Amino acid sequence: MRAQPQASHFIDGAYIEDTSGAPIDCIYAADGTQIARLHEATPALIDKALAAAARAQVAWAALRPVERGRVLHKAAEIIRARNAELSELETLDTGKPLQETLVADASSGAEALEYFAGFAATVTGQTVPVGGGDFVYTTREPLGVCVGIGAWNYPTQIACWKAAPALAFGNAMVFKPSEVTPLCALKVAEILIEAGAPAGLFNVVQGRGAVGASLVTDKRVAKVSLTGSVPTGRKVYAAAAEGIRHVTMELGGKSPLVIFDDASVEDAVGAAMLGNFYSSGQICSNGTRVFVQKGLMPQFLERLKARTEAIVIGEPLEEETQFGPLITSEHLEKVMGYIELGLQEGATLITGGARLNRPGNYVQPTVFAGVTDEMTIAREEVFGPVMAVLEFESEAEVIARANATEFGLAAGVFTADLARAHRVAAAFEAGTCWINAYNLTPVEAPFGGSKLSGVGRENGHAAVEYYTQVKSIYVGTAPVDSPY
Ligand SMILES: NC(=O)C1=CN([C@@H]2O[C@H](COP(=O)(O)OP(=O)(O)OC[C@H]3O[C@@H](n4cnc5c(N)ncnc54)[C@H](O)[C@@H]3O)[C@@H](O)[C@H]2O)C=CC1
Repeated sequence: MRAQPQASHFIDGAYIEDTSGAPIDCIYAADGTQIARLHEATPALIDKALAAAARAQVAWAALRPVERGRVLHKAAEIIRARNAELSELETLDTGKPLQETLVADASSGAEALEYFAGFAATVTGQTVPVGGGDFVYTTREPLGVCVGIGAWNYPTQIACWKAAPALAFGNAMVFKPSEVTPLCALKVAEILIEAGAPAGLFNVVQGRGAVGASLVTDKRVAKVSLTGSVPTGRKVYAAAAEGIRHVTMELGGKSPLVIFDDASVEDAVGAAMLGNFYSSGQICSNGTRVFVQKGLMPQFLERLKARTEAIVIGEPLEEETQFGPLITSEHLEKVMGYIELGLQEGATLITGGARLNRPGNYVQPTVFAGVTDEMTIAREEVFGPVMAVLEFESEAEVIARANATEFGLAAGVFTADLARAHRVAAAFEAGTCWINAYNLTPVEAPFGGSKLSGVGRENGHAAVEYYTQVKSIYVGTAPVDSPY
């Protein structure tokens, strides 16, 4: 099989197999062929991974931060040198076009490793005067063993966005990739070892939800970082709470993209397409509710339709392909169900809406106009290439409507009026906002959601809050004044 790894898991510095675990068949989304067979981790393998992580973490945390940073830097270099091969694997794992994976996946993982490699040595504490010559100093300590659980849309990036800060700040990690994209995280583990990370520091175990659940409740685990849907987030957050574990929850969204009539039409159309069709729409922060001001609507839809119909759909490994299949046939059915609901509930289909007559899980990039706030496609996360265009008249109206959702992952605004842009961005109830841009997530900037979209932030300076804990040390300098 064309993408069969050496073994299913990477534990304590080496690939390891146990075929008694339930099989996980990897299917190439573009043609339905099987490309690998892996197996779920057995309880013994899960235990082995956690034990290895717990052991490795102690020595790793004792290193100088610059030494830890050096390993992460080296891993980033290796990833960059192997970008072509890793991108091809990401395409096989996910079905995303090579055009995307070459620039957005392994390279984004490398950036996270570079960023946190440099960050590691800058983490310091505070000295707090408390009077009488006494003082308190604080240190930032690692949490210990962290568990990372990934979604399927960005398997390399998610593994790196979790591993890089965890490891930089002195933690170890056991990572469970999504069962539908299990291949790429194994490469991250392999590369970290090649870069000089100690055995056991970053382990990958495969499995479905039950494997994830057993990791979350293990006594050795101090923190859980999940990227996934809101229903899974609820379960994982609750399970982590049992053991009062730290969490980061990167969950779903239904983000608004607000376009005022003074915006550049080409930029706004480009952003709306980027925020709905990149990765075939399978991006958590997508701006799937596109609010367009009334005066601009005809021009916006005309350009949107023309540019959407020019998208090159095809075999993801081919150079010119811009748009590939959805991840699984089940997910395709789910997305087709939403398109059907859009039609039934009275939205106007501007373009797309149909499957492609070829093997693989392909659906056309789809645009609905005339969408109202109550329609299902305006309320629920489709996680596919289905754009809902809604009309608005005033700023106050659109802010209220944009925020009328239980999600709060991201939001965007396009306008030439910068005062308005900042006003609207301030009013958005969302963790990540863009002004005259969309879906750019540089590692330097914190990323994450509010409301049901999550807790905690990945990337940027904020990440240190989620992979360390503060210790206060009081230093007494006077005789002890005890009432007894
Ligand atoms: N906010 C963010 O950064 C991102 C959020 N997402 C969200 O992820 C979702 C799509 O990804 P999916 O893989 O379908 O999500 P999912 O929620 O079905 O699965 C996510 C991961 O959780 C695991 N899991 C399932 N049940 C579990 C349990 N009880 N305990 C522990 N682990 C469990 C799965 O095996 C998988 O590895 C969308 O809702 C999307 O918005 C995706 C990418 C980024």
